[in-house]
Amino acid sequence: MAAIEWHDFANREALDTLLAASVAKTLAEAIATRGEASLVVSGGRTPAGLFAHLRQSPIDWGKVWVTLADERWVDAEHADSNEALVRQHLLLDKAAKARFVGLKSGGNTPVEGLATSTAQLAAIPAPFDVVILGMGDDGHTASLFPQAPELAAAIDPAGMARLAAISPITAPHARITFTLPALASARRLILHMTGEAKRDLLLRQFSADAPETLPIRRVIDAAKENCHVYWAP
Ligand SMILES: O=C1O[C@H](COP(=O)(O)O)[C@@H](O)[C@H](O)[C@H]1O
Repeated sequence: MAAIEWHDFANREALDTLLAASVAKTLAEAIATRGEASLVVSGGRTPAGLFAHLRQSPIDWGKVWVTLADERWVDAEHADSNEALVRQHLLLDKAAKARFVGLKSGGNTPVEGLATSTAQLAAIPAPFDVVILGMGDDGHTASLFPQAPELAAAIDPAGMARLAAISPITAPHARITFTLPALASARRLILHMTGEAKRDLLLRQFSADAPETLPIRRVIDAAKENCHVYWAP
């Protein structure tokens, strides 16, 4: 079973600076080895500062594929769109040359769009070189939400699907998300999180008296390589 490697920082600026450098190094190594690289990023509130550093990294962004760990089923212009976040904060400066593939496709619901979204990802090299996950206060990661009716299938380590449609009970918007097998097979799996509440929630997941096993722990347990947790208060 994969383990956690912790990287603690005094503040978020230090975290974002060092994490961006580490991700850029891994992407450059992947390009040198395989001619191209794949990067999966998360949405939400946490990654904007990281993206501001990462987009300045002097790597060959034209050889980097970028996609999302998950997406809310809203238009790309919507304030809650993870694609909008990536376009506004990552795909600029040096990273403007990256090849981005979003998860939202046609169809009124993620269920309707699932086949098209899966097909549009076909060009991206897998297993992914770098997957950067976030974690919600409820232990969800990507859009693998506790209590969602589709969760069990989406976190099945033997599942064959790369993407799943999710109807969260505890958060707005229908979602599309990479499944546990697609995320956990990453060559470098990173959990980027801030704040003491999230740190304590994650640590409790690995204590003997954890009340339930949350999606984030399921992904870490299934990871092919150790999961690198990058954390700051
Ligand atoms: O809904 C989502 O939440 C998680 C965590 O977001 P944060 O705002 O607590 O950083 C995020 O990783 C995921 O991509 C997003 O869709």
